[in-house]
Amino acid sequence: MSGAIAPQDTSAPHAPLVVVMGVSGSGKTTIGALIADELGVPFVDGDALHPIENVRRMAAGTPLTDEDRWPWLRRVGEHLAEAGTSGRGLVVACSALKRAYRDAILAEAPDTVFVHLAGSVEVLQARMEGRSDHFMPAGLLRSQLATLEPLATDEPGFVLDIAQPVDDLVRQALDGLRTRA
Ligand SMILES: Nc1ncnc2c1ncn2[C@@H]1O[C@H](COP(=O)(O)OP(=O)(O)OP(=O)(O)O)[C@@H](O)[C@H]1O
Ligand SMILES: O=C(O)[C@H](O)[C@@H](O)[C@H](O)[C@H](O)CO
Repeated sequence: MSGAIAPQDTSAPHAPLVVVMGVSGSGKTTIGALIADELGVPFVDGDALHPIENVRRMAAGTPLTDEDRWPWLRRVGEHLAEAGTSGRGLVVACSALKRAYRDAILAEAPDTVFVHLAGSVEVLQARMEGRSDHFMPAGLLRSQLATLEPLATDEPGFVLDIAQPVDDLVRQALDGLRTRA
């Protein structure tokens, strides 16, 4: 026994900061809530952080602009930053369609990991049409896909195929997050 004392781990407790991203209908809310439950951290649906005017625009079939989204993205970033500082951790469902949006979130909360739920237009259309209790019209899917800049390999996170069952996606997400912890 060398008698040496192992250095004390003075790092902050690991607080996972996760954004489950993707176009409307990709499963952000469904998968995000289950990931949060498995991780034992709070979950926030990004839709709840939109100004009511944004929700009204989307419900009326009007795509959001960058200008519409910046105040909303700032609130997402603030929630993540606070969750990181407190050590509580957080999972947010947030479309984060453009790289500039994800960079703005990272500027507030640099340790954020993005889980991009990606799928074909056919699967997405079917998922949106299969919902009855949501304000987002399936007619906006085309504009969502036109705006989407897929998560790039130099961004923190990974991409999952939404054609898989929910349980498989949750397991893959947890595995992916563990390798980045
Ligand atoms: N892997 C899956 N397999 C089958 N159905 C799924 C899967 N993931 C989500 N769904 C279903 O697809 C629909 C869309 O999911 P959800 O509302 O979570 O997407 P979302 O990305 O949060 O959408 P929005 O951004 O419009 O709120 C829901 O009816 C949900 O139950
Ligand atoms: O950036 C956006 O255009 C919106 O956030 C959509 O992508 C969401 O899916 C919408 O909130 C419906 O849920």
